[in-house]
Amino acid sequence: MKGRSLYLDGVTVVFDGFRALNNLSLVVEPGELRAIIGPNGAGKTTMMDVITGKTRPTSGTVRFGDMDLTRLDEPTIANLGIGRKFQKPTVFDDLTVFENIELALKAPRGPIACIKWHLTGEAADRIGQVMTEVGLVERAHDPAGILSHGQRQWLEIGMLLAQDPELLLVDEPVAGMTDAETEHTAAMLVGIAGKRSVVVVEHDLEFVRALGRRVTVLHEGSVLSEGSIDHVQNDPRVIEVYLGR
Ligand SMILES: Nc1ncnc2c1ncn2[C@@H]1O[C@H](COP(=O)(O)OP(=O)(O)OP(=O)(O)O)[C@@H](O)[C@H]1O
Repeated sequence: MKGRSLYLDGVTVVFDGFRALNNLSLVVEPGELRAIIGPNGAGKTTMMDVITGKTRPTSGTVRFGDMDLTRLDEPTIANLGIGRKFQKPTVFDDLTVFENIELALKAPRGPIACIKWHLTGEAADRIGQVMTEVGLVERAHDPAGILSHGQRQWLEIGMLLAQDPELLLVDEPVAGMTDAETEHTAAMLVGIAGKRSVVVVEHDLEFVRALGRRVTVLHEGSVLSEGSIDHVQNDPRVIEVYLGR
């Protein structure tokens, strides 16, 4: 079990005088699965951008273990083991599920290693393991282009897992999924966490409930409430700004 915490303390991001993050503090423990919810414009995407080095905070501390992320660029942060899945999948339609994961496994090793790459038994085992984790073993030899929307999202999560991240950031994974796909995604993320930390931003509260883990509610760039889904759904401040519709 790997063991670095993600630590944000007093993080503020100002865009043209507007505070997208306002003194945000948050700790995600090693192996934790954390859901982040909040209304549009609450700062969820900006928080992810700060963690991955895409956006520099105006002030505040962002650490992964003892690494100060505010001093590192995006590729360096990715190499530390922080992977991010964006909402729109970027899988290669003409390649099979297996080949997409294989590509994710070899690409970070650099262009020379990529040309010299031979599929070893060890790599094939790893690809098999990843396909099992995301529930796509039976689709191994199908081109990604014929997968359902949900399966494409899982494939992209698999491509990130191939790179063995220590912290996985997942942006609105279940948007547009069927109920069955949403349930599968919740179970998958629960399975992925533990070995790694997972931070998932999502609007779908049924999905967040299915995760059954700690929830952080953001509002106007700060933490409004934190705790179990029942705790936050019953928090009068949350009801007022977010749920009381
Ligand atoms: N590059 C930028 N320049 C100026 N303002 C920005 C920039 N990025 C984000 N913002 C503003 O910061 C605020 C927070 O945006 P952010 O995208 O982080 O919210 P969010 O919680 O992810 O919202 P959503 O649920 O709609 O994705 C918004 O009001 C947005 O307009």
